[in-house]
Amino acid sequence: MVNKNSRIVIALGGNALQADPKDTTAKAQIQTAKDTAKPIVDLIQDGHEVIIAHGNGPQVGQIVATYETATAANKDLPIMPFPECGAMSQGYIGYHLQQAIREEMVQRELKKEVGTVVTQVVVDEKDPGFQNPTKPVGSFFNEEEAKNLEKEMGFVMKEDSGRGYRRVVASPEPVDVVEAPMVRTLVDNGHVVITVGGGGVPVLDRGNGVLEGVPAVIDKDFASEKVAEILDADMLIILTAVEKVAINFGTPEEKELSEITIGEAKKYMEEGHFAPGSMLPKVKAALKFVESKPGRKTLITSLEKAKDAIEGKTGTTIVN
Ligand SMILES: Nc1ncnc2c1ncn2[C@@H]1O[C@H](COP(=O)(O)OP(=O)(O)O)[C@@H](O)[C@H]1O
Ligand SMILES: NC(=O)OP(=O)(O)O
Repeated sequence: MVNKNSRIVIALGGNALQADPKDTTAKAQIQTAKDTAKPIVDLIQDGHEVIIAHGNGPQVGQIVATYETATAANKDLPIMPFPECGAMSQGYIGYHLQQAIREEMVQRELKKEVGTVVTQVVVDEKDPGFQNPTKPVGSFFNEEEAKNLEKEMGFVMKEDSGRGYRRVVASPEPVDVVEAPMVRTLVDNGHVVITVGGGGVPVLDRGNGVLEGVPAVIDKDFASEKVAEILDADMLIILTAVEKVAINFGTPEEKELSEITIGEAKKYMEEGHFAPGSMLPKVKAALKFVESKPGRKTLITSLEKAKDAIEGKTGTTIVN
């Protein structure tokens, strides 16, 4: 399934990193990071170069909500802007992952270093994503709670793949990864790097070295794809909450997909089988990566099944 000594970008879903949405304690999240570290370190042990990207939808939403509650209760507290909240989510999720991966590597006597690069990703001010919020962040709410939040907080709330209502924010596409040259140097020197956490902090390039953070959340599937292209990776692995991508998802006609070609993926996409804000960006990112150079492939599967999928036993592979 995975060719020998490959360069692999692994994208971890923000929801997948909060395995139990009802238990968002740091303790539970560290345990999920530890479970996540195992299949990642399997790949490192097998001689692959691994770059880790991750989502932050639930986490950044929770950080923002915490500040909003605090500032509502105490008007003297400053509002914490979205880009800073995104950077905080990169920091703490990166900390969990690097601790978990390091522990797993030490126990297997792998002599490697792992670290997080707080990453900025350039976006275009004219990106249509700024006009139409689509990216779900934060916790899940029922319909009534969602209506109250729309009224009281001015949030835009949307239903998310049959799991409940979530706040949605703007999600522009990544144009460039500011710290990519440094990530490349670290990877070329054998280090394990965690980058573009939460899709990276979205920034506008004002010229002359000036970068300005903007309130949005970049889709980590697109940011991971961008990093995979820049670093000339062989494979993009997207780990989420489902073992396989399906058509007719959530209906009695649901059918899981194993290996699909670019043509099949495009056809299913046009037929509307992949939900915007959840599976659609994964399939779009998979297609973009596979189309960017012959031989590249993308695997979409769950954290739990990652090992089996990497061995070719399950998951959905998109090939050229
Ligand atoms: N066609 C589909 N096949 C499989 N899952 C789908 C499909 N459409 C929507 N989904 C939903 O998308 C979810 C993955 O998206 P999301 O939770 O946003 O991912 P992430 O792990 O990146 O946070 C799945 O858990 C599933 O509920
Ligand atoms: N930033 C981002 O794509 O997060 P999720 O993976 O949580 O959706």
